[in-house]
Amino acid sequence: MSKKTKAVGIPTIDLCMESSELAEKVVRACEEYGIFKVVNHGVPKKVISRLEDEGIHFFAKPISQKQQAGPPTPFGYGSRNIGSHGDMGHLDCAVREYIEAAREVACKILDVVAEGLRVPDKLMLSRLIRDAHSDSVLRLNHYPANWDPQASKSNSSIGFGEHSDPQILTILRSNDVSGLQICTHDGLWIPVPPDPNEFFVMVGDALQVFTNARFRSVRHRALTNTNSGKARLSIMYFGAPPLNSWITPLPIMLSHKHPLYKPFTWAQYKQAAYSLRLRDSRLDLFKAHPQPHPQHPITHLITASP
Ligand SMILES: O=C(O)CCC(=O)C(=O)O
Ligand SMILES: [Fe+2]
Repeated sequence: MSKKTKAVGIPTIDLCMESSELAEKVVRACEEYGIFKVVNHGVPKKVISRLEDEGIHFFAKPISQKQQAGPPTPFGYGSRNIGSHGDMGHLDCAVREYIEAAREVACKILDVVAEGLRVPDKLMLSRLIRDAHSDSVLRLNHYPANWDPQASKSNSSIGFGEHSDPQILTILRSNDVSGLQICTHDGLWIPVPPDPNEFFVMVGDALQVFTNARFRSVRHRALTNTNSGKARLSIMYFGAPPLNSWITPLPIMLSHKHPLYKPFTWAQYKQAAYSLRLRDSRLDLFKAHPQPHPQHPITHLITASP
């Protein structure tokens, strides 16, 4: 059964439930919220805790050392290359097993989505992120304990600004420190209570396009960590297709509808994303029928005539 997490309303979905019920629940959660929590995901606790421990160890290093771990753009040193110094062997191993586990969760969800949407080729979506050239990424974010917004230059309580994830699907996990918020369809920001043992699944922009906007990517942000004496560590697996893949509404989503988006490649989308600000809605650039600017009503012209 899918039950609502009381304080928030975000659905919790048991991945072990019977497949047609699961498909229905997942599709509904993707339509209504663009985010849900999965339980019974089958990922061993050890896989999660090993990467978490390595992440904590990494972020505790001096900045100069962390900066050596990866290019500062576009992802900064929290990205794929983390830990290229010191205990690289360990970290590589922890990263690899975590990525495999998160990819399996993402693929399972995408197969369930395909079933729920009656896509004839059930593996079509998961194949994109299983592809050897998949552009998927793992990111670890670290929010220091007892952050004082006033002491920081920005004086902002927003740690990671409002955005939707551009990829197909995000598998997010954090330790037990809160901070993540999502924006509902009514524009309300609500906190997502952390659950270190489970994963949150978020619909990304590419899945919005594949479903011709039947699913909408969830807008979310993370607050700075002002109230906790413990650092917040979040781990995101972003499931993405290969760079040359076409992102376009699936034929099954077009039986009674026009395509809302022009076809584009994942490489083109990424390029557009980097040219805009984080919060901008990049999908607007790829809309099939841009809305014309509102015109003045013609009656004004008529009343003005002699
Ligand atoms: O750190 C978090 O909880 C969210 C981060 C996020 O949204 C992202 O990295 O895309
Ligand atoms: Fe995000």
